[in-house]
Amino acid sequence: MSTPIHQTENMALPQILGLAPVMPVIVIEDLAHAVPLAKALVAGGLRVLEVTLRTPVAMQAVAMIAAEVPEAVVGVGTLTRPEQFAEAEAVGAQFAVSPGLTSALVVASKQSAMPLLPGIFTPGEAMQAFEDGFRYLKLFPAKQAGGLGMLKALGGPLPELSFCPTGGISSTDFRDYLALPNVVCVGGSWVASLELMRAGDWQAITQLAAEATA
Ligand SMILES: O=C(O)C(=O)C[C@H](O)[C@H](O)COP(=O)(O)O
Repeated sequence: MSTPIHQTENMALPQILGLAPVMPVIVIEDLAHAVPLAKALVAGGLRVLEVTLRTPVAMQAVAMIAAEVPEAVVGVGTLTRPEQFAEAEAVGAQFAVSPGLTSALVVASKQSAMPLLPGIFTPGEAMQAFEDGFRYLKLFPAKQAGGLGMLKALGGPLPELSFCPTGGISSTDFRDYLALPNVVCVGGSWVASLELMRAGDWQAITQLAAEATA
């Protein structure tokens, strides 16, 4: 992996998550989409981008966005293996998101300068993540975990925790999530749909991003 051309100082997770109400969950199938997509989202006001490590070009996409779209704060999603911390850092990722938390990821996260937003699904997992030192968690998949009701219920016994619910959230209900006191931002793929990327309709993506920030 090459050294990133664009290297910023590490931002803390609360600072990153506070930059925008919606974190686009991005699946890059064509590397040529990476930079125009990032520019379109940033133009609409969404600066914090999660590029999922679900496609072969994902790491390269992160590198290109980090190098060519300095306004973007780009992180990796779908981080499931400890060695991915170093790979992601090497290409300029500023944060990582995992669908769940394992003991190997806890160890790797503590050895990395790149902050991790770990996924949880149950109160027990949230308590374990708290014990492991995490205060900001991704409720995943948020809708299947109980959505708004689950977040309200978690807020009672676990007031120290803040969430970025992700999974099954859409343009019609994301504001309901953002209205909860323990929600810092929401993640979702609706602002970076594959259909719009395939069509090269960057303007429509900017419009969706702008609506999400309004
Ligand atoms: O790959 C990962 O680790 C993820 O982050 C999964 C995403 O959270 C969901 O794919 C969100 O997708 P939507 O429900 O379409 O908004």
